[in-house]
Amino acid sequence: MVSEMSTELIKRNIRFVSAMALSKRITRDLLQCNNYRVLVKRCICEHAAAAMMNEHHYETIPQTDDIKPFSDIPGPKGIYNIPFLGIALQFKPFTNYTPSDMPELLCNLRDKYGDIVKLKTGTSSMVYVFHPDYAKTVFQAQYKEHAKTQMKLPETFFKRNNIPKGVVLLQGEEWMKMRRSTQEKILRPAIVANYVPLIETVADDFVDQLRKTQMINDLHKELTNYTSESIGMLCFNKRLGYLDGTSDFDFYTNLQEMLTSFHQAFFLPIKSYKYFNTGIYKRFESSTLKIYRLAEREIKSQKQKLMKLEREGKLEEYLEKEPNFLHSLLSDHRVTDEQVSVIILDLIGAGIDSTANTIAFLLCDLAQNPDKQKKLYEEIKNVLGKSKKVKKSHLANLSYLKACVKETQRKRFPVFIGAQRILEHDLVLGGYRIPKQTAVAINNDAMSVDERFYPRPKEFIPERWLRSSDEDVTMGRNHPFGMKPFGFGQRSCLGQRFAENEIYICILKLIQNFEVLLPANVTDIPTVKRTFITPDAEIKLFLKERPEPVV
Ligand code: HEM
Repeated sequence: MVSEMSTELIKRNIRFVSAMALSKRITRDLLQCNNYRVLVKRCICEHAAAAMMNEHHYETIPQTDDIKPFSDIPGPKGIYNIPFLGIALQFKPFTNYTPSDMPELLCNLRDKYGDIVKLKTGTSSMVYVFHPDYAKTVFQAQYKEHAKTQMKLPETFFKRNNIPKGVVLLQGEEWMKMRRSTQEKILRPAIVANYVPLIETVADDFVDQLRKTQMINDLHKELTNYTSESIGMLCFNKRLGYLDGTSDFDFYTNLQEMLTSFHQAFFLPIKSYKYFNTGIYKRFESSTLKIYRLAEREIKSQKQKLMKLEREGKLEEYLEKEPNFLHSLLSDHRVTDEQVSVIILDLIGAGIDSTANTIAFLLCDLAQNPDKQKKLYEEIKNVLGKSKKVKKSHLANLSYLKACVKETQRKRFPVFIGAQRILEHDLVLGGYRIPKQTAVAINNDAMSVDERFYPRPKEFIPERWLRSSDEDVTMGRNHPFGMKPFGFGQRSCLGQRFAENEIYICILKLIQNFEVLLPANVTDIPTVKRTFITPDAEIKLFLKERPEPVV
């Protein structure tokens, strides 16, 4: 079919579809390409395969009158169902939305169609759910493959650079093997507790540094230094030099570049980077490769150190002193050395910006709500007293601190939209029959600020999470699946427990030592979505030393 089309006709079609659906940049890439015949062929093959995947073969659920068919799920109809073009029509220049505004677009669709919405996103339809009960059904469904949706940019990167995929991208048996060997080293509570002293040394240095300046100039950036150092301690048992400024690698810029290009690529209607070195792809590749090389370098140097200790007969003594994630990975026969590098890359990619954002937003919330900050300070004083060292028992008793973290994550849900699942069995959701292989997005981003589930959603009310509270706002506790910042189930966040400890320790050390204040003119904290929700501008924070600081 393609061979019969004249070159000009193909070009004209590209121009037409591009004008309708694509950005100028992709149009240019397509037109500059000498190999567009290959592109068109590949697109056609992929669309056919995707269309087959999307054909609905119902499996287990019997036909009954009270279960409505998949085709009845509300959502945009007509031209909005044309593959690729349909989703492109939802964005600029046809509307005011850019791909980054997807959460707002989805909230509008919810207001128009209800708590379950079907949207054509390429060749297939994606189901978006906006009710905690539906989220619960999807999270608790049965999965064996644990397949992921829409991660085409990193997939392309790994393939082109001949790097094996890590835990974030793998699925099925391969994923399960890698996940098991990683999670037993960082997700088990007893093991994660061993990392508390390591994180604490980083937090103490951070506080000492801030005591000198009495202010933070760029909250997000400085917290990224703290979280980079903490991940350095987890992955390499080594300080990377981000707090004292001795590092020669610009982690912050590279990480932001990697997350921004990943985010931008996520909703592109046509994934042209799969065929060409587009600008987005180049930015993703360059930043990710730099981080990957850094990980490889650090792993090599740690390996040499471990071997030297072994030769000198001092390895056991060294390993007894502190937990060593890298050593336990390297000595795990289920994981190859190449896989170790990619696991570390995953932890860096998923674990630095995410935690920095939660800490940054919580500090802003506390500064804007001095009564809550005072309550938190009182709790920290009562639980820790004059103790400088954080113990497991302290962390177990800081319930107001935990409520504050949860409330901040509710107000600004940390991850773009939320978790997604590809169903492996037919499911009834909201009275509709959803066939297996359908991708379902659990829209925690919208649910967590929906006043039907969380009254007074714009306010910072940590009390809503406390068992002892009997205020009307506590009804959110009845909807636990509306607020799952770390996801749920076997594919939930691998770093959840490490992240929580990192956040708790940083906040408790800061609030133990300083009262945090925003400049008087700051009333609003603008945010932007770059894979994770992030402050959209530099935020200054003043630190007023407590009368009895813990030094
Ligand atoms: C506030 C901080 C964090 C948040 C909100 C967060 C959130 C999430 C979410 C929502 C998922 C997907 C879960 C699902 O689909 O059910 C996820 C996956 C993941 N997270 Fe986190 N995360 C955070 C910190 C971290 C840290 C510190 C690390 C590493 C040390 C990490 C490593 C990972 C990895 C490797 C995955 C992929 C797991 C898999 O696919 O099996 N995360 N995270």
